Amino acid sequence: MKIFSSEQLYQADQITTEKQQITPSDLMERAGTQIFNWLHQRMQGAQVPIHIFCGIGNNGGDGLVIGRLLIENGYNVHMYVVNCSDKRSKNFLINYDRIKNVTKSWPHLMTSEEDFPEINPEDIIIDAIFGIGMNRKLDGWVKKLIQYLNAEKAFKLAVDMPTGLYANEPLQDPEAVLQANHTLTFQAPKLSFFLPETGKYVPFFEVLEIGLDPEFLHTTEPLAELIAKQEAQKFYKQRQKFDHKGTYGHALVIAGSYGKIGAAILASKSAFKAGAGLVTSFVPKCGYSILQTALPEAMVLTDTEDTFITDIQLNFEPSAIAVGMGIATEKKTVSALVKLFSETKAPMVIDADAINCISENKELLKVLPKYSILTPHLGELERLLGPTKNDFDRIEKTKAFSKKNDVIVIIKGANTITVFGDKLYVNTTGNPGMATAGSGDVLSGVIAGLLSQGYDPLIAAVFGVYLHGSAGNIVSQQVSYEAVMASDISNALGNAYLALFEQEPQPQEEPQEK
Ligand SMILES: NC(=O)C1=CN([C@@H]2O[C@H](COP(=O)(O)OP(=O)(O)OC[C@H]3O[C@@H](n4cnc5c(N)ncnc54)[C@H](OP(=O)(O)O)[C@@H]3O)[C@@H](O)[C@H]2O)[C@@H](O)CC1
Ligand SMILES: [K+]
Repeated sequence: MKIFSSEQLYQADQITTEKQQITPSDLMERAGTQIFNWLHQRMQGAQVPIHIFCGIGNNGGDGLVIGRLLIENGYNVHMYVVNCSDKRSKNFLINYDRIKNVTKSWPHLMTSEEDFPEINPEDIIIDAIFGIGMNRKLDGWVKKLIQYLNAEKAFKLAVDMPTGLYANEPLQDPEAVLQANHTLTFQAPKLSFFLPETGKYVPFFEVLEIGLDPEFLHTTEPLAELIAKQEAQKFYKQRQKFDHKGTYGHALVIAGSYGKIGAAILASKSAFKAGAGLVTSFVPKCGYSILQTALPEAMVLTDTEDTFITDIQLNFEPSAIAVGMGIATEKKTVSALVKLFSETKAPMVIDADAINCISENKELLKVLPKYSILTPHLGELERLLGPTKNDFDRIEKTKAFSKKNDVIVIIKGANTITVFGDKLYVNTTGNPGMATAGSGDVLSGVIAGLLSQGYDPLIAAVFGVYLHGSAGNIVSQQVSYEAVMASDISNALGNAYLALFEQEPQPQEEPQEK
């Protein structure tokens, strides 16, 4: 699914009305009707008081449409106009006028704190104050209204987006965002729904189609692409009957130091689980027996040094490499990386301490192989790029880094984002249980396993992140978030492949992280 910017959505809006020869208020009617249908289906006429707060722009206009349709269908509706300015939009006014066709009780005009209504915990609040058109910080009594509504226990439903958030810009005032229980967003989710600083205000959302021009939607390069099951299925490469283990490549995992050989085991095992034909683990000498015992399927090569890696000597040509998990940042390890980066032709995943080595030794950037995949968590990313101001700044700096160095960067987090030049891929799988030691080692192994089977680096990155998160979801459903361990995630990779093509019953309400 595509994630469009607010500018693109306005463009889509305009093209749609032109092409379909409809008025903007017809489109607003569609949008409001979709939300009414959603509510009607669930409420079935229940007389729960519904308080609709309408701003003075088109988000408010949507609120007025929803209110009119609810009143027409006999619901218990209380409408308010959050009259922060007298500059009302044309389509707000059209729908304001239409209210009088269905009721004699005109929406209550709010102009100060004195107008805040009484709301009971079992009531419903609909937030149609601001949508994608909010263009500055909320202040005065409007900010107080948001805080007043947040303090109420009533269920809060946001129209298009929670008031106080921007679609694709950083948060300005965390004290002035509606804490919506659920958001119904039009046509495409917004980027802010997926980033840690803003996504916490959107715990659940659903996308409602409003029939925007299909050609525009298909042909426009989006701000980002959301990767869910439907997208992931397209990445999957079917195996052929006469393939043999050579077809799936020979992955090399360069990992581990004294006390951290587990990282090499997790990554190597995960490369197998992702489908690599052969896996060789390159470890310091101290890891030899450990690996041979823990993972009999893997071949093992060792460094001359006992406790850390100093020189990577190989006796074969790997088809993919994962490097960096638990290797520490010794001087000689950095030299080994310089040599590896300069000489190796195989596609590469660069993780953990290898990223830290790059941050501390910028000469490594000069030899960074093109189309390598870097998989930093937030701390590693900031060491690499320098400090960032917020989630959006971080994305922009990552894009610049990716373009400058021709590499793919995976920003790991609740919604892991893969960045390649200007392209962003937002992952939908994963859960808080995966914030556990070794989870990243598994991811690097998975991506190396995909690369070794010939997946294109960008697809290996995006698909690997999806599979890894899906495996994490499968495990957490079996054992709870708390009990998820990295080896469990690795073990569940097979089920993640199977789940790709399993048919699922449509849930009523889907949490973001699914
Ligand atoms: N595109 C689509 O696909 C469709 C979109 N639709 C709907 O339209 C919504 C977007 O509508 P919108 O453009 O009118 O913006 P909206 O969020 O109502 O607010 C703008 C108004 O608020 C004002 N204002 C802004 N910030 C302010 C502040 N801090 N404090 C005070 N005032 C502030 C600003 O005024 P001004 O800056 O000129 O003072 C302007 O009057 C969208 O979210 C969706 O719900 C559907 O109906 C159909 C299809
Ligand atoms: K809203």
